[in-house]
Amino acid sequence: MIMFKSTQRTDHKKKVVIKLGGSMLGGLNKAFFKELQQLQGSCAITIVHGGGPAINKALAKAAIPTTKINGLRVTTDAAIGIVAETLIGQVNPMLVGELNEAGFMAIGLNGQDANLLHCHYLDKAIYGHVGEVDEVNATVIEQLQTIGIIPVVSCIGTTSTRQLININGDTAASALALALQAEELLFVTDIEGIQINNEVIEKTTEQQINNWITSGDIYGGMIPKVLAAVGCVAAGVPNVKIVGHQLTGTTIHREKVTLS
Ligand SMILES: Nc1ncnc2c1ncn2[C@@H]1O[C@H](COP(=O)(O)OP(=O)(O)O)[C@@H](O)[C@H]1O
Ligand SMILES: CC(=O)N[C@@H](CCC(=O)OP(=O)(O)O)C(=O)O
Repeated sequence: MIMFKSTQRTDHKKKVVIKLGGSMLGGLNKAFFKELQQLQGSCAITIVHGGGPAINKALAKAAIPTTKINGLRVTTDAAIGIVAETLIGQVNPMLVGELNEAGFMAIGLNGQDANLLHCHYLDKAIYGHVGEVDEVNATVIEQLQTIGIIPVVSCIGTTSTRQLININGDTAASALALALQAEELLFVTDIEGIQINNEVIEKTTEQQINNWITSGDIYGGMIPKVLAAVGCVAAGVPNVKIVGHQLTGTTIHREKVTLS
């Protein structure tokens, strides 16, 4: 049976970018989709996803060793093809399929589509094929949203010589949030926000975050996340949070706040 879905116009809707970390993608459930559905009522949603665990698995299967520096994967000549195949060919269609099954109209994109995420090399000698976003085609995202579609973007970019390039998912999400002038950016991960001494921190600031990175209380994959969050807050995104499946967690503030 063919089903037609009516389109919802998104003009004047609050713009929200949601980054789904690879660490939480295996745990998408009804409660999460319900939260998303509620958000979609009043917001134009853009989803950006990572896929670190799936990439780890694919590289291990191909016997390609992998290392990270400050949470960023050093992406060798041998690794970039597998990274791109995993994100574009496996993780993205799986997520898009789940969203559509849950009743959304989701379309998968990567950074090469319509030059969505144009990048330069971060530092090829150190990181290999890792990109830093320098231009975003926000128009294509906005056009899709006007007809009720949720764009689902995998964090693969393109360079001026049409090379595919690995972008950290958190970095890609913040680039999109800035280009879209989003009102809200949510980093959804497998843990309910920043935790220090086993306690979830409700609100924090750049200065506090830097101290926690120095002390080692924030480490690994949380580092690019907090740096991306802090960068977006500084650039004027009004509401930036690191959250778990229930979309609650830590809010990042620009000014000094009373810590919870
Ligand atoms: N202070 C911290 N609070 C919470 N998580 C932290 C902290 N420091 C490091 N982490 C780690 O960061 C992980 C989230 O980063 P990552 O696995 O890269 O997530 P994602 O796939 O969502 O991007 C958490 O599961 C946790 O192991
Ligand atoms: C450069 C870089 O580190 N790219 C990431 C892209 C995937 C990602 O960010 O996945 P998560 O959201 O699960 O962390 C990587 O290769 O793992």
